[in-house]
Amino acid sequence: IQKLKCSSELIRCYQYLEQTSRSFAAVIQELHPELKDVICIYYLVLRGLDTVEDDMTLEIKYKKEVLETFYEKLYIRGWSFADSGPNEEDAPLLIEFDVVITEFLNLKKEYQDVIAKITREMGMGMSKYTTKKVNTVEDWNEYCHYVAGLVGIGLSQLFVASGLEPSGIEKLEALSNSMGLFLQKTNIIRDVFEDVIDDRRFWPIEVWSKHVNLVGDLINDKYLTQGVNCLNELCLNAIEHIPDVLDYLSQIHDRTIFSFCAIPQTMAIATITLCLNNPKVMSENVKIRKTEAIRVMKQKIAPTDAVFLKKLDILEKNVQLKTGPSMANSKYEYVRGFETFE
Ligand SMILES: CC(C)(C)CN1C(=O)[C@@H](CC(=O)N[C@@H](CC(=O)O)C(=O)O)O[C@H](c2cccc3ccccc23)c2cc(Cl)ccc21
Repeated sequence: IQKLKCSSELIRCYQYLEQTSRSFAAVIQELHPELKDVICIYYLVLRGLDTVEDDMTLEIKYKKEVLETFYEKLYIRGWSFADSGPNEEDAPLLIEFDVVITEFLNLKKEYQDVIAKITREMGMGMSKYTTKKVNTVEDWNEYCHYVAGLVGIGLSQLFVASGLEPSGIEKLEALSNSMGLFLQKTNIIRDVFEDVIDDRRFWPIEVWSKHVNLVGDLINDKYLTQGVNCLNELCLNAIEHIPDVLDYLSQIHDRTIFSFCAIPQTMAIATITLCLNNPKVMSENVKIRKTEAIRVMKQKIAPTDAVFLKKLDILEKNVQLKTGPSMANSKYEYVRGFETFE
């Protein structure tokens, strides 16, 4: 059996991964052994940065400094951050961030360089938008580039660095960026009700101010028609990224990387389909079912090339199996299922 090099810190990292997003944690754990730990650490670093960005209790000047220098902390053994507000969901991750740093410094230097570079650029962008509003659609694209597009650009570089994907993929920065923009725009559109209640502003002002006078009117049922018209305008903007998403996915060779990339995109396609022209979005947080998501991908997108459709068939079986009663068997089935991939 391959000697399991699993330090206590690495086990702790996977525990945090499970806590932060259970379903996505399962997808990360199915990744090829060469990438699994790299992406786990990458995800936790980004989660740490996101926790600082989301924290409205931090004094602005201090918050900007933490965001802009976060990438340097990756090289300071023992560093952690205990200034998060009490309600910050992932504050414990930052309190134990020294564990993430220990494992980050165990990664190959090439992986460390990619993660540190993305973290630096993302921190700069988040700092900029701490004191700048999302006014135009261009601002919306720039903000989403910083918080999600960069994640995709980093992932493509990590896939190539692992040797599992040919070196073409990291040259497709625009496609990698679109992968992130589609996920982030879909989340922002779906979460509008919660965000307006929490006094968070992610819908571009230039767009909603064509439909209502005050952002609060978006979730006021008196202006439901205007709200839904604004919703549709943003949904169509997000949907414009789907051809790039399909183009990127069609160029992935490794079956575990395909699954890692395709599952969140499939959920997002089902989510945007559910949001389009749906008044419920203006009064609650609408949610999709996983298997429904993959059916949507197969039917609505109906990709021409048979290989892609076959990939989706295997994906559908695996997602169904994963939600089956006993994880153990479905896990085995999951691996077997991919044997027929070639
Ligand atoms: C903001 C975001 C979209 C980048 C967050 N993001 C994702 O949304 C996760 C999915 C996720 O976390 N889903 C949650 C639900 C949710 O939180 O909405 C779940 O529980 O299923 O996927 C993305 C992600 C996965 C695969 C390829 C990507 C390419 C470009 C950009 C992001 C890509 C992600 C990959 C990494 Cl490494 C880090 C973060 C993310």
